[in-house]
Amino acid sequence: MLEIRGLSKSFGGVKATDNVSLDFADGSLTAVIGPNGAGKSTFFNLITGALKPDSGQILLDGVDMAGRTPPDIVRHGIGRAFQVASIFPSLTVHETMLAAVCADQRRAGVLHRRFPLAETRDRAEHAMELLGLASKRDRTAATLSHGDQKLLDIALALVLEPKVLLLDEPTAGMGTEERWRMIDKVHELWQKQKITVVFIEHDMDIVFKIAPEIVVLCYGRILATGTPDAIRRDPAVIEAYLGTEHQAEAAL
Ligand SMILES: Nc1ncnc2c1ncn2[C@@H]1O[C@H](COP(=O)(O)OP(=O)(O)OP(=O)(O)O)[C@@H](O)[C@H]1O
Repeated sequence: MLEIRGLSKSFGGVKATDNVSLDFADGSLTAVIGPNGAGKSTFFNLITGALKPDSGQILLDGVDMAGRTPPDIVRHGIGRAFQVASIFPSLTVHETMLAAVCADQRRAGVLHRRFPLAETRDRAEHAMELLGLASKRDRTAATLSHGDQKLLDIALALVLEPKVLLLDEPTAGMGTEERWRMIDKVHELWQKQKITVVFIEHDMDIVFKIAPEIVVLCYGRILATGTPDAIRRDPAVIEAYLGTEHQAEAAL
């Protein structure tokens, strides 16, 4: 269980995260939404250790992650998809996956070997299968479509076997068709892996369709939390974010 308690972070006079407390149950799927500048990315950056909170706790199964380094937080089970495909463009999908598992095992104290262990290969294969990348294993990252590069980023996060997976706008920069393909994959991996998934998304069609739980941030604070139905009828959310009730209905 991921429990956020009184989390705050300011930049100068801007309260980007303002006393946020939230629970993410094991195996839940939650969308974080809110207007531009609401503090969505800052919230993720605090949880993953990219930013240190001014105050508050980030409890993963009761252990406080606040202020720890990103590698330490990953080791404890909070994973995040980074844009790795664009960092190693000349590695194939398969090589990229193996490199990630080997690096993880070295961190965990497993001796480096010239050839990957069976367990290493299995983890890489499983993640490629889950994200639909197995048939593209010999393609270099640079030759993949934008959508497949993003799926590779998620596969790399998955290979480290996180309890909680954070996805910051997984559909950013995609056309409608590619966006739905991506979000269907995210939904599928959530159902199959039974991990806790939290994602930031601007597309309300996607949010209302696939997220059983929604958190709305505004000016760094929680404006509302609840099911899609409760959120789209919440007067404060309609006023601050969704527009008129009619527009909110249309977003379903
Ligand atoms: N490193 C930083 N230095 C100064 N101010 C920052 C920094 N990061 C974020 N902010 C400010 O904190 C507030 C929240 O920003 P954040 O990027 O978290 O919002 P967001 O909801 O992710 O926005 P968007 O939807 O546009 O990505 C904004 O006012 C932003 O200008």
